[in-house]
Amino acid sequence: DPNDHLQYMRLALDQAQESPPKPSNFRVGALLVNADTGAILSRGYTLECEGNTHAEQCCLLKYAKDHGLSEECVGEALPPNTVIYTTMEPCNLRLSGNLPCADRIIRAINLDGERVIKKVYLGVEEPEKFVGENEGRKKLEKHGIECVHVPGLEARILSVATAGHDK
Ligand SMILES: Nc1nc(=O)c(N)c(NC[C@H](O)[C@H](O)[C@H](O)COP(=O)(O)O)[nH]1
Ligand SMILES: [Zn+2]
Repeated sequence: DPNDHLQYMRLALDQAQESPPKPSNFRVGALLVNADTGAILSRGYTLECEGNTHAEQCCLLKYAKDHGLSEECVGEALPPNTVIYTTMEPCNLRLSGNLPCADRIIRAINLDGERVIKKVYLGVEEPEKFVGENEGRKKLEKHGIECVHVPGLEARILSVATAGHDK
């Protein structure tokens, strides 16, 4: 129910607070959740893992490592009804040129070839500061992954996301 979504989004915001401020990105937090059981499978925040990493990317990378897999193969170990909560909608283009998170979410498939991340819950849409309009949601929905906005934390999420930007 909506309160559960808000509770998970609050936990994702807690993750975002851990991210080191940087002028060239947003501080984002994310959770991977088993929607059938409610269990939190992984948490992550921007720049948590080595390199120029995104929150959603860190969630996938950490879970994959825990299961002896590369991030690309993470779907093999994820439950079939996995969802991701992210304070900001998954990127679809990155100024760094790194693989966008929308693609990382889409490519997560299990050994039966079934896509395992079924829904993306997002706290805010990406502000058009770095890459203009974010096409991530359209791309996700084109692949049958529903994107659901969880209202209520927008101001706090944006304040955390932009803390590394000169005012
Ligand atoms: N959903 C999301 N999760 C993140 O963890 C993060 N940092 C962004 N930020 C989106 C923004 O568009 C990119 O941060 C810039 O485009 C710079 O690209 P890099 O991050 O350097 O690859 N978006
Ligand atoms: Zn991203």
